[in-house]
Amino acid sequence: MSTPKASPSLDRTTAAPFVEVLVDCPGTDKLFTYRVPSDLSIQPGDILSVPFGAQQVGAIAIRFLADLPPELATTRILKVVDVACRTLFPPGYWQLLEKVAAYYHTSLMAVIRVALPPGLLQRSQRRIRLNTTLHPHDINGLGAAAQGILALLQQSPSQDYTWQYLRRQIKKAQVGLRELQQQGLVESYLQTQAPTKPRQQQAVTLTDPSAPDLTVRQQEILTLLKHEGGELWAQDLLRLAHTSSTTLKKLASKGCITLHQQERLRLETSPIQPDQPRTLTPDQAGVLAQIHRLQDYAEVLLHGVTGSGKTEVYLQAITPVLARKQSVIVLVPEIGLTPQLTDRFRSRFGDRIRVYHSALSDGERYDTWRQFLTSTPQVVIGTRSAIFAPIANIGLVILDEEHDTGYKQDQPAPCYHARTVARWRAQQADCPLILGSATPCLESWSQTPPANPKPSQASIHYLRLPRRVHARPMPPIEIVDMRLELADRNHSIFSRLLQKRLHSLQQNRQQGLLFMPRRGHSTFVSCRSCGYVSECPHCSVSLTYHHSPDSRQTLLRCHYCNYAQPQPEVCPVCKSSYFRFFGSGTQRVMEELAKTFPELRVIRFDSDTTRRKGAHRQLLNQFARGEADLMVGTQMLTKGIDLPQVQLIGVLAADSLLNIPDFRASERTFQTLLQVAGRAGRGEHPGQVLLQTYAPEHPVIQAVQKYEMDSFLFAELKQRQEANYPPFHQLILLRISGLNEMMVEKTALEIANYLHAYIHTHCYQGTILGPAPANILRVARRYYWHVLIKRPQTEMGQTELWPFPMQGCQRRCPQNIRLQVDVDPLKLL
Ligand SMILES: Nc1ncnc2c1ncn2[C@@H]1O[C@H](COP(=O)(O)OP(=O)(O)OP(=O)(O)O)[C@@H](O)[C@H]1O
Ligand SMILES: [Zn+2]
Ligand SMILES: [Zn+2]
Repeated sequence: MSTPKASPSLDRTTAAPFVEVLVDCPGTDKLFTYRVPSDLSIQPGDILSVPFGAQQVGAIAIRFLADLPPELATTRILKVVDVACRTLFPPGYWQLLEKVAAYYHTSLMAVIRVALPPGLLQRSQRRIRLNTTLHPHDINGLGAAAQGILALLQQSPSQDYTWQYLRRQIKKAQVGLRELQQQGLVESYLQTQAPTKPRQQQAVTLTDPSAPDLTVRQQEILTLLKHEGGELWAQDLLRLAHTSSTTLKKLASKGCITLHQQERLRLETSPIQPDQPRTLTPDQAGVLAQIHRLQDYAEVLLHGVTGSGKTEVYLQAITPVLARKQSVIVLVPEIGLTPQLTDRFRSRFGDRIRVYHSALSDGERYDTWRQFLTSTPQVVIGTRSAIFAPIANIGLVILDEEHDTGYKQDQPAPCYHARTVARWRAQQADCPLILGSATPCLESWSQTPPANPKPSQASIHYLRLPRRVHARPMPPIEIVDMRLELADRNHSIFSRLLQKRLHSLQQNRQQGLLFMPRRGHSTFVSCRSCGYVSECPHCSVSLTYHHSPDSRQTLLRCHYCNYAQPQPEVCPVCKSSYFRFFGSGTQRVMEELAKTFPELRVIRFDSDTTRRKGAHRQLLNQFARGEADLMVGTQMLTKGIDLPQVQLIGVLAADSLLNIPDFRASERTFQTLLQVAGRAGRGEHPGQVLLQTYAPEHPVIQAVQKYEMDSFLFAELKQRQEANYPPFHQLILLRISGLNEMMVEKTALEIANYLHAYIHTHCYQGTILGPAPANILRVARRYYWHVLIKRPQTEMGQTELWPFPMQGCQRRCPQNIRLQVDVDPLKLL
């Protein structure tokens, strides 16, 4: 199953006369074209020095042009001055970005914007250093400029200067440098330097612990400092030694320590207890042995039930990779998940962990990037864009919770799926890719031997952890028929059984989770007399009910564009006073809980309460410390929470998941319910799950209750085949949008007609669906129409797919209409 190793293709070295570069200034969103001097060889990813305005700036070589495009034909094209650095990005990195752009039918620039933090080069400094110790004969025959540069470099203690400095000191420095580089005497490189405002902090270094006439107290402080390795942040030393800065200054004046400002990298850190590898269960050991046996590129689906110890398998799979001095990328779907998981990784691997996700500040992101570019073996943990981390020498890629839709970017372009990119990255690095999940998605599972009539055709190894660690039972799932509750005049959102369980929760000193499928999913405001529903005037979605604690007023808010209005007292149509919010969001649940169970201590865990930085961690910690009995939340609750004391899980309305208009609704519901159920009974006590629904006979609910994984997946796969859905057909969604409704509709129709004709003329198999207005027709004043393409693929990605005519579609788009292509879309609404 191995593929040839992707080599840094030397044939890509330019002989072409022009190169397109990315000039790394804020706000530049296009590539600039330069002429390549004949004596300079350039490869994609090289950092170039180019003239830009009055300056010389750093730029990344992206691709080569044999001819100038017509619009540039009459402009004067400037020359690349030099190659500043050849090794900033790992080999093959730019081919990867180009592959993403090609597969997802988007511009390379859009891909670069996801992959690179802005201003990377701007904050980097070009430096020149001496390569070797010089022999006098080296200098013979060199020009004056070259000799001048050499002389300066030799004087410098580090034999190294910034290029800017050398240029100021030496006339015609450029000529001299070129000469020296050709002789291999000096080297140009890029130093990613401290950001403009580095975070400086006072540090203390032990210099002389044995100075005379020290007090006992002073000696204690020095001893402590010595024990800590001789260097500490001043604030840490003050805290540890219970001392004052006056004392430290006194010690400094005696020459025992030095106090100095030092940059503190803005990496996410928290105090962590180191931990040791656990003794594996036989299941884990078996799986790990098979992973260790893999060499080269191979794909593995690690299908382990919730609580089966997948994370420990990842950790122990990583250890030998780091020992081989290779790096690892670990992807997780959401930041909400990362605190606990990253803590576990940090405990094991310490400062070799780099956390990278979109919630980092620009400074943190940049600092993490600087670390990527060093050659130390490291473990990058991050959300989907971390798959683009430019680390070299990757030995393993892991996607945890591979079924999670958070791996797909819907907006803006590129609409990439991190699993797809991870596959390419692993192929390129020729290393294994591990996909882990308790509820694998059909796309992955369908490629494993169990799903294939001919196992020889399966392209993904299948490893299973069928049991929880310590043989803990899976929590039993009870179904509560909410129709019976209503018939018995229980109008509460809590069934009687759930009420009973909630009552005993606190008495038994246990904790529980209440799961509401989605924030604001059914919190719309409607009139019980006439059925009127409040809608957003811009977005054609219902407004949701929000009660802000600091104002008396109740607001109705649009989840798409944030439009808000006060809630009317009576129905605007029939003036009835039965005009209320309907259904339950987390907020409504909180209110009901406060009314019915005033003694229960409750934490709300959803996108409203976790918006602030660090809030995820804080709320989870609070809950873990037992400062609440119950946590109420949305999808976030289903993910990765590993707390032994969680005993009760309540699912309030399984139905709103089942009824999402999407062909994957069953699969999604199945995954979500099993994931949330999996949070229970992870400790000594077996858990219990209560699932409230108005459709207890639904096959998905039935399968969930019995934990019937394989039969559910087979049935689902069969339906997909019959209806020509993925993984048998590939979908491409075209989103056509604009401000003028008529124009959008007309364009969508033209594109659909064109595509019909296109597949007909070429006799291609497949279907063109639509055009149809998007489910939510209007978002922030733009109208959306969709065209959906289905084209057959027998084994995922193995059949030759017919080419999607991007340009033909684009040509049918007037200027003010936007066409967005979503390949393998997950959201079809
Ligand atoms: N070999 C082991 N011995 C003892 N405890 C273990 C072992 N492996 C894992 N555990 C513990 O079991 C619990 C569940 O493990 P883990 O979180 O890795 O499961 P998981 O398969 O990732 O579950 P989920 O898919 O639900 O997130 C954790 O608390 C973990 O520390
Ligand atoms: Zn009404
Ligand atoms: Zn709106």
